[in-house]
Amino acid sequence: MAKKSVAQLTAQDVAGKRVLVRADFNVPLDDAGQITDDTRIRAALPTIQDLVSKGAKVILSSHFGRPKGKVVDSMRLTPVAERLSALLGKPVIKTDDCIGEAVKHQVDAMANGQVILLENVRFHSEEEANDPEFSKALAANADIYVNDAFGTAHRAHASTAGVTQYLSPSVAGYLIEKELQYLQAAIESPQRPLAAIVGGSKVSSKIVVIETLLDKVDKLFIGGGMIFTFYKARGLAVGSSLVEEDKLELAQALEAKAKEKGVELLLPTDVVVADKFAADANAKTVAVDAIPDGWMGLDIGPDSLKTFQEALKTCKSVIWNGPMGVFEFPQFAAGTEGVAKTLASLTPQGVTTIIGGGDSVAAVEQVGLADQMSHISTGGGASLELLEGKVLPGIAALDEA
Ligand SMILES: Nc1ncnc2c1ncn2[C@@H]1O[C@H](COP(=O)(O)OP(=O)(O)O)[C@@H](O)[C@H]1O
Ligand SMILES: O=C(OP(=O)(O)O)[C@H](O)COP(=O)(O)O
Repeated sequence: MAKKSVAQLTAQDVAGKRVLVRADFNVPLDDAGQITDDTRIRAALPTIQDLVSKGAKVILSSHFGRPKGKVVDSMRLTPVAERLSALLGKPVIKTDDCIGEAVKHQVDAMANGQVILLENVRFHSEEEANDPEFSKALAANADIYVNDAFGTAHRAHASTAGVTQYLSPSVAGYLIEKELQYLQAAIESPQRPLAAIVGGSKVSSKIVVIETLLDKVDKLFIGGGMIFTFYKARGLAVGSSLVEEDKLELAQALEAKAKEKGVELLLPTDVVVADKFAADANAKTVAVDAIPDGWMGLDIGPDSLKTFQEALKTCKSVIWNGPMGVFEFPQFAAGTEGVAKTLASLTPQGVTTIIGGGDSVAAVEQVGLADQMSHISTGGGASLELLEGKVLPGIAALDEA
C-alpha cells in the first residue's frame, strides 16, 4: 500500500515544526577519515532541501558503521556534517549525542529552516534493539518524522521503525519513494533470465538472503568474502580468508537448494590470495582448492571473472550487491571492475542493471560507470530484501497515504 509522502506536507504543516529525518549517511571513508563516495548524502538532499524551504527545523539522524552500542570515535558523523554543510551551502551543526538534555537545548535554539545532525544512533545499543524507551527519547525532541533511509529500511531499529509509534505524521522521504518506484517495478515482473550477484563482507546477513533469492532468480553469482564459507563447507582449506563458521551447514543447504531448483549457482574457480590484508601485500592467483595456509582470498581470479562475464551476457536483468573483492586496494580490484564493465556494456543492450549498497556503488563510481547502469540504489541489503519479496520494516511503519 502507498505510504504518506513528505510531498504531502505543506509549508503550513511543517513551518516551525521539529522534523526528525532518518537518513542513511553510512558512507565509505578512507584510512584518513575522508569520505570516498557521497552518493548517499547527495541522495538525501531533495528531502532536506524541501523541508528547509518549507521552514521546518530539520533534525537529521543516521547510523554509521557497526559500533555495537559503544561510542567509537572513528564512527562519529563529523565528516558527514561537514560534507552536508558544503552541499547545502549552510552550516550543519552536529550534536554530541542523539538523545538527552543537551540535544534538547540545541533543538530548542533552532531557527526555522536550520539543519542539525544528531550523533550516530548506534552509539546506543537500544537503537538496534528497537527499544521503546529509546524511541521515545528520540521522539521527545521532534514533532514529525520522515524516513528517507532506504539503505537501512530493512532494519527494524528504533530510529527507523520504533520512533513512528511516538510521532505523527510519520512519512516517507523522496529517496525512499524514488527507490521503491524503480525497484518494485523492476523486481515484481523482471525480464528473464534474472541474475543476482552477491558479494562483499557482510556475510552473515547476506548469506541468509540467498535462501529466498533462490526462489526468485535464474542465476546466482557469488563473490567477495562470501565464497569462503561455501568452500569451507565443501571441505576445502581457505587459509585465513573470511569465514562464517556457524553458516557452514547453511552454505551446504544453499548449494543443494540451487541444484534442486535448477538455479545456476556460480562460485569462483580461482581466487587472488594475499599474505596480509593490505594494499602492498604479496599476492598470487590460485585455484580455489589450493589456497595456501596463512593466505587470504581478497578477489575472484581472472578465470572466474571470464566465466562470470560470459554468463552475465545471457541475462536480461541483473541485481548486484557487494564487491567481488577488496576493490579499495588496486591489486584486488580487477574482479569488481570487470563485473562493473560488463554490466555497463549490457545496459545499452536493454539489460536492466541495478547496483545496490554503499561500497558497491562506491566501486562503480570509482571506475566512472555509475551513469551507465539502469539504477544505482542506495540500499544493498534493502534492495536484496525487496527482491526476496520481503516487507521492509522501516517502510511498513510509516503512515498510509
Ligand atoms: N574477499 C574479501 N575479504 C574481505 N573483505 C572483502 C572481500 N571481498 C570484498 N570485501 C569487502 O567488502 C566490503 C563491502 O561489503 P558490503 O558492506 O557487504 O557491501 P555493500 O556496502 O556494497 O553492501 C568492501 O569494503 C570490500 O573491501
Ligand atoms: O550500508 C548499509 O547496508 P548495505 O551494505 O547492505 O548497503 C546500510 O547502511 C545498513 O547498514 P547495516 O547493514 O550495518 O545495518
